Amino acid sequence: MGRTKRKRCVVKPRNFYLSDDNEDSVLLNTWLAKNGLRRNKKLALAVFDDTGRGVITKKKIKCGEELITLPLNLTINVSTLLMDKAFCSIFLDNSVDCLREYKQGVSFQSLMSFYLAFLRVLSVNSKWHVYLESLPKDYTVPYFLPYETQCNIDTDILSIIIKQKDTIESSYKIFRDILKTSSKESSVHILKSFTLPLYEWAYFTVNTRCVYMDLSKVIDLKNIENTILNLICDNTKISLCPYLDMINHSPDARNETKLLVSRDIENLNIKDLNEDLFLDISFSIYTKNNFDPYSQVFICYGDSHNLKLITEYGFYLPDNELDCVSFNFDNIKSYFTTNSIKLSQEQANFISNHSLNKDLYIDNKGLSFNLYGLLMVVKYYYRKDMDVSRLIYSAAICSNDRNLNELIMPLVMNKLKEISDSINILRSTENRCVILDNCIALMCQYVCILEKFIKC
Ligand SMILES: C[S@@+](CC[C@H](N)C(=O)[O-])C[C@H]1O[C@@H](n2cnc3c(N)ncnc32)[C@H](O)[C@@H]1O
Repeated sequence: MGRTKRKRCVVKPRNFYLSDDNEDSVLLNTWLAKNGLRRNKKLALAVFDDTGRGVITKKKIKCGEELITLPLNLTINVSTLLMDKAFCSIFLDNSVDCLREYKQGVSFQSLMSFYLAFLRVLSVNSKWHVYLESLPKDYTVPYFLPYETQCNIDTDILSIIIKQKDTIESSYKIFRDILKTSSKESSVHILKSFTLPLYEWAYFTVNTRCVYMDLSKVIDLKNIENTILNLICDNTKISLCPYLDMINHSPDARNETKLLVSRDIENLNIKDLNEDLFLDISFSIYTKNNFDPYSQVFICYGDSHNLKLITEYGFYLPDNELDCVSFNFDNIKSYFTTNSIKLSQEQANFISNHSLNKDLYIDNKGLSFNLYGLLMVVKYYYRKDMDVSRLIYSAAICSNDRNLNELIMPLVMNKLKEISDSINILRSTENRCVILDNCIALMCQYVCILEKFIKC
């Protein structure tokens, strides 16, 4: 081509393919339209190289535009469970007084997960069948890593897995026990199909896809006598929203949700709930971003470091400024003991009274406020020329005190070595998978943070 003023057309390779025409999407979209979903016409489902399935816009979207509106009865929320007589009767028609025996015994997330598992067993006989079929079949959270691999992953990741296992296994046992004593004939069939893998799938479906929805103004959730809400120990402010839950996360996205009540519905008694009422209530999400044509539409799931994104959602974001390496107070204490640094009772009291035994970490900016404060107490508490409590809370706080950094350096170097050694072992693991790669990526991020701290 000769020299010409014509601009060369640079064709960017597409990093996605549209999936609205595939059979599953057609089924889902038809079902959603029939059930009253209103979505911005520019949106379509797509599969992206980097984030997997998500939502794309075919035309420019401007800040303030509505993305999706769902009538309340197209979402799975607390009222869905309460209105499902067959589900509630598992607990209420039971030889055991479940509401008392298991009072506040499970979280609402666990109850929702049991409900999803229950719906899954109903299969085509459930109103939600098409939606359930559109959900991922498995999840990429470290919970599902084989035991041998878990042994070598970072302790912070591991302790979250242990907590998840504990919650899942204890609530699974409760629901199985309830099914066993249920007087309903259909519970026998549900019990047979209610396996741990099914419950784990349901648990992580809820974990990765629920959005915050507060229905406390619409429904009276305080008067819960004789309802299954006696079983829960927390609040009910989560909900599954079809299609909205196809939107992936970006930390730069900003959005807002609104509950729109079109007639006088307020503080409904649980026993008066019915599906028709909810035709007059809808849940909308608006974006506060601009999106170019044929770009992915994102929402923000909340400010999250990679430890949370990996363990709760199953993905990793590079260059996440929120990442940090945490240090356990007991480990710091035993490190001091082995290095003959003894804390007096007075120092110990000061530390616990000022909560300097929590939130101890190093991030890209250096020591966390509390770790800095803790080290100040250890190093300067008895110095006559220093007022530690004033120093900690004064504006002149300087987290780059070399003396303080030195105090903790061997512990940091030890942690760096531990993580680096584990990375080497994990890298040589035969069965590499996305989950393991995410864990390794996070551990490498930890190495970078600690190396930066050591060099400073
Ligand atoms: C609410 S769903 C979003 C839709 C989901 N991608 C799907 O196929 O159904 C949340 C899940 O999407 C994936 N995800 C969300 N944001 C992501 C991102 N920025 N990068 C990679 N995966 C992401 C994760 O698997 C997460 O658990």
